Amino acid sequence: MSVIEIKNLNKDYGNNKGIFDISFKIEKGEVFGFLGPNGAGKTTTIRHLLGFIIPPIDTCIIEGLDCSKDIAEIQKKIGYIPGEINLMENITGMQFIKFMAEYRGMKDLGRAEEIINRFDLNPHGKIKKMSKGMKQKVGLAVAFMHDPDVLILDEPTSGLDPLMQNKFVDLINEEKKRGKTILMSSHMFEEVEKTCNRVGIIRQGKMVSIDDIDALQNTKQKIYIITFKNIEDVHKFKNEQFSFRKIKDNVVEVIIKNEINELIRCLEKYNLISLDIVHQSLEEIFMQFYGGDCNV
Ligand SMILES: Nc1ncnc2c1ncn2[C@@H]1O[C@H](COP(=O)(O)OP(=O)(O)OP(=O)(O)O)[C@@H](O)[C@H]1O
Repeated sequence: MSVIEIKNLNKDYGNNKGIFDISFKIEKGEVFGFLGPNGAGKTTTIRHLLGFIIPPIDTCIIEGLDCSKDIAEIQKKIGYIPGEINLMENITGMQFIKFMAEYRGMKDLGRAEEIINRFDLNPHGKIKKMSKGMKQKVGLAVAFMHDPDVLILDEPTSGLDPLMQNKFVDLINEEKKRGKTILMSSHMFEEVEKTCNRVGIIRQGKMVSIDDIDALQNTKQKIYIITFKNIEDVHKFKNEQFSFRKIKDNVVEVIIKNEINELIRCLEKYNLISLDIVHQSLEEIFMQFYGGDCNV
């Protein structure tokens, strides 16, 4: 049985807004990245899993619990970071952490302290005076403090600086090794690339793809930047059967998907100044996927 399962989930807000027929499963020990441009439907999907929006019976299941009925149990059990952290403003970070520990019936705050130290948080200030990043760290402590088997993280690194983002990547990879199951929405390609086994892409409320991260890596194209010695060669080379990304003066960018042999053989005929390679990032692959018209 999958740890998290969503079956044909819909939430229609009207005007083509909402989520439509969303289905995916996450297996034990898997880190599943949930990606999509702003307004695609990530948070709406996630909120159904936590029972903040009540799904129809039997459409959202976490560890055998039904997200339409077993809401209190799910909220206690799961480690959750909401997309917009809204903490009680008039208490300190530590008071909030203790409040959540009590709600979960926890006595030992060791794990919360570990997260606090790890992310260099001073939890003793009032939440209303904390920066976005500090509030996010309180959210991390609350999500991880009861050592949950399932974590649902809606943009967990939003507001964190690059050093803290790296610490977060390390934490997720440790939890993955310990067999935890994690659903994580993100706009950060690098953290997805470094942590996730699979990536689901949602666009305009519809799931457009679910792929292994390795498979996505393999679809990477390589761009070769060729600098020709003279412009006549460029004019001649333009007629060769390659895909060109850009041609400017004596510099030509060629897109190669598979073998480079054909390009090398062809280039023997020309006078070159240099040949450089640019590796496509996962981000570029996604932009290609989104059609380049979305702000991811
Ligand atoms: N309560 C609501 N009433 C009406 N429309 C809503 C409501 N909540 C969300 N929407 C709309 O549903 C769509 C999906 O929103 P959602 O917050 O799930 O997107 P998201 O993928 O999490 O975006 P982001 O990356 O910006 O956080 C958006 O068009 C949003 O405006």
